[in-house]
Amino acid sequence: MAAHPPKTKILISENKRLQNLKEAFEKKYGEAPLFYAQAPGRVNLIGEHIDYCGYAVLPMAIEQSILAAVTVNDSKKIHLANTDPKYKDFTVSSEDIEIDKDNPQWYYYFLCGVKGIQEHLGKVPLSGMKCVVDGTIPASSGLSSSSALVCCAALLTMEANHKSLNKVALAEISAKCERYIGTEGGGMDQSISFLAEEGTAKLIEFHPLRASDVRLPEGALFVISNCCVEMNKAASSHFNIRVVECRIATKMLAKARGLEWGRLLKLSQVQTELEASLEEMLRLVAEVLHPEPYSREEVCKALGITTEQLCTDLLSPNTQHVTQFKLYQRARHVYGEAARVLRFKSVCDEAPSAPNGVQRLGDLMKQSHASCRDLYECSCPELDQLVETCLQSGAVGSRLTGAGWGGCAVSMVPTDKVESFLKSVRELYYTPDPRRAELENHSLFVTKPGGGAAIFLED
Ligand SMILES: Nc1ncnc2c1ncn2[C@@H]1O[C@H](COP(=O)(O)OP(=O)(O)OP(=O)(O)O)[C@@H](O)[C@H]1O
Ligand SMILES: CC(=O)N[C@@H]1[C@@H](O)[C@@H](O)[C@@H](CO)O[C@@H]1O
Repeated sequence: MAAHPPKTKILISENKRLQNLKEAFEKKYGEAPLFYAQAPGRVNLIGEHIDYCGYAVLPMAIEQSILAAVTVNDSKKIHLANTDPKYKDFTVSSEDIEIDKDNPQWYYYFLCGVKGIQEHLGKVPLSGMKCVVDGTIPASSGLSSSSALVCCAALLTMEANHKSLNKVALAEISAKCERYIGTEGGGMDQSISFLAEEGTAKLIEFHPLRASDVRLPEGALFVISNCCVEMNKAASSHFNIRVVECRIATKMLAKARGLEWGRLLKLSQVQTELEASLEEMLRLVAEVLHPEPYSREEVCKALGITTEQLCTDLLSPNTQHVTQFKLYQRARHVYGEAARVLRFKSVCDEAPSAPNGVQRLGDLMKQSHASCRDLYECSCPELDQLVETCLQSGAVGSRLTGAGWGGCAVSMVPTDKVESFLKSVRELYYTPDPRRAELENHSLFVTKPGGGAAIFLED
């Protein structure tokens, strides 16, 4: 049976961040926290924009996290505050939780987690809670701050209501409920936030959800660098447009091969039904789809559906305006990237010091970035410039991580070159631009695989 998130007794006075949060909580509410919940962000090493197509991804948790202090009462009110003054206080009745997709404020992410647990428990009345949230994950930067907030809220709601669930169940509930904010993401971020273990990256597979250890090669470290362009997934339609393009490509490929296309939603399902390899799927994309963008009319004609059916069955509420769909490019990215994840995992499975291991992994990361940039078009000029700078500065591989359109790159750097790499990226990317220079402290750092979500009690 899958394990439950750990519940650990901790000496608050020996942990600066917990101590500060405890003080903030006492100042805000005039009482001491009952318990704390923490959920980490993640960096995805390879496998971008393929989780919602059903394919495995390869992330690791990072040290940065969302941490919340909590007390419980019988008021049925949920009071939320944040240590960062840009996130305003919010109070809501636990009997009346509504999430406004058109206005993705920070507290709606929190409430996604609460609502997910409430629905899982069968709409039972929830305890009242007072919470202060403290985050160290740069927001809208590809390191999964939103999912860490959702996972933290789900975990603390369970604890506040004296219930417990295993990590897999919590990850699945959190992945489902984050979609209340409007983004139709896969389950990578919530899965790694719960299933991470210190010292190892994870291969996350879906249907059913499972995680296996991936031993990273000796002799190299992973460095995160932020291009300092923010992109909020829920406040724009970029992300859902890609989800929709993949859904339409699924239908087109399935119909062309005589499958029951009406019930298929994910590109991986077409592969399963055809019992084909990923290489064969890439050939199928080239045979069936054309590189020119598809118009709505062409999609409707090929599938034999009306525009109304396209709008209600295939498009999401925030993609109703889209008129062109790049099906060939998106499907090629997905099948190609899915194959790269498997190759990355098998190189890691060889002896840690296998010949050229680091170089082969670096090449896969470079190919992944090129595919995200050229086929999936989820990069941006600053992120491309940063990836180039990282490669010039000694990285063996570098790629965007997370949703993209801004945010972070992850680079693989030989351990003995890390110092010179950091110096060079600082000089070439951050120092020349005053705004970037100001953000550099939290924007360029070495990272190691961290642990998953946990509850802390004061010892
Ligand atoms: N410390 C925090 N406190 C409160 N809310 C936060 C905090 N950090 C992030 N958020 C919420 O999460 C939102 C960012 O979510 P978004 O999906 O845009 O980015 P992300 O999850 O960091 O990126 P990605 O999914 O690409 O990894 C912020 O706008 C804010 O509402
Ligand atoms: C919460 C959410 O939507 N997360 C998605 C994640 O599921 C994945 O698709 C990633 C790109 O690889 O983009 C985001 O982080």
